[in-house]
Parts: sequence; C-alpha cells; structure tokens
Amino acid sequence: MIRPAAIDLQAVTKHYATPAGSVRAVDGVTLAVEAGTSIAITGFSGSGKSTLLGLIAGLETPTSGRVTIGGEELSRLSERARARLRRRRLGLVFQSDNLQPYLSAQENVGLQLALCGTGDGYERCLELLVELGLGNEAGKLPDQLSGGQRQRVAIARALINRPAVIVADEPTGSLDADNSAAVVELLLAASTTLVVVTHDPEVAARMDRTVALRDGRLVAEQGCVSA
Ligand SMILES: Nc1ncnc2c1ncn2[C@@H]1O[C@H](COP(=O)(O)OP(=O)(O)OP(=O)(O)O)[C@@H](O)[C@H]1O
Repeated sequence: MIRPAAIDLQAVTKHYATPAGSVRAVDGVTLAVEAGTSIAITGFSGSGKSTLLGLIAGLETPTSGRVTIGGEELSRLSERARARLRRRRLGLVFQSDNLQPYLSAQENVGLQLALCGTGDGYERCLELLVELGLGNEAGKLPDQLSGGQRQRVAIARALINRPAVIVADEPTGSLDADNSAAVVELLLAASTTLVVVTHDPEVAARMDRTVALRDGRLVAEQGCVSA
C-alpha cells in the first residue's frame, strides 16, 4: 500500500534579504516524507537545515515552491489557519527546551494543552510525564531538573496534542550520549512522522532516512525507505 506523504516539499526555495544581498538559505528542495517514517536532516553549519525545518513547521514562508503538510498546502492557508495547523498537527522540539521557568513540569505540558484547545484533560499531562519516566518530577520547576529531564518535559509538551508530525531541531544538542539516546528513542516511540535536524551521526543512524544539505540544496540521501 502506498502511504500518503505527511510532508511534501516541491521545489522549495527560501531567500533572505540582507544588507550584503540576498542569501539563498534553501534552494530548490523537493522532498516527500511518508507518514509514520523518520528522517534526519544533516549538513554543515549554515547549510539551511533550520530554515528547512522552519518551512516545514510553517514558521517561515517559502520564496517559491510548495510545502504541504497532511494534504494542506501551507501557502493557501491564512496566518491564523497555519498557526492552528501548527498547534494541532505539529509537535516542535528545539535544542533549548524553552520551558516556562515559573511553571512546574506538569504545568508546562498543561500550558501547551490549553493552547491547543484539545479535549485531553490535565491528568493526561501527568500520565504522559509518567510514560516518559518523569513521574516524580511532575511538580518540579525546570531549574530543579537535569538537562535530560528538561528535554523530556519538552518532548511531553510536544506530544500532548498527539501531533501527526514531530519537528525537532538539534533535540539532543545539549545532552550527553546516554540522555541523547534516551531522547531519540522517546521521539521514535511516539511513532508519528519525525523530522530531526542533527549534527550527530548516531542520532541520524536511528532514523529511517538521512538527507544532507549543502548550500541549501539536497546533496545526498541514505536510508531504506523509498522516496
Ligand atoms: N533570518 C535570516 N536572515 C538572513 N539570513 C538568514 C536568516 N536565517 C538564516 N539565514 C542564513 O541562511 C543560511 C542558512 O541558515 P540556517 O540557520 O538554516 O543553517 P543551519 O544549517 O541550520 O546552520 P546551523 O547548523 O549553524 O544552525 C545561512 O547563511 C544563514 O546565515
């Protein structure tokens, strides 16, 4: 059975205007990611990885080309509809956990739930934290948690609205090897479509596919899932 692409990029280009001239951060990228599969995006610093992730997440608008998420072409949506799609269908995880410092772990997850306006109750936040091995940490503030624990709270926050797609930018960048492996397994276990930007070959090796960017262009692909 052919599964529909959860993410479909068609000839996507992103230019930034700078005082020194136009920067072509992403240059003609065509890429389909099937639902339920995982992909790593690698490449040197400045190769366009974060920009590509921002385009997939609808945080950036392409200069040309089309970005389609779950059958919805983002450029056809209003800014408001794009924000709604982001809240309901996407889970975002970044290198820095961006947790609210004066809210407990459970409240941080609960805040996301409130923003998403889904039917899940606040108890679900605690259940999810327990599933992620943070049952004893639910009432603690972020600065009472280790880096690995904070990143797991950030993953709980990304998963609470049961997103179809998880988009993660260097999610293990500030973690040691053990915590990094644990975080990757949690992301994979969520069994949604997963896009991870990473410099770490061990993280990339856990994904179904790896693509590399150079100067904004896709230059190489490895993996066992057909494009
Ligand atoms: N808002 C912006 N305005 C102007 N130029 C930008 C902007 N964002 C990114 N760029 C430029 O676009 C190019 C790609 O940047 P991007 O951050 O996507 O690369 P990256 O591969 O994620 O890098 P890193 O691994 O260092 O995070 C770089 O030349 C960068 O300077």
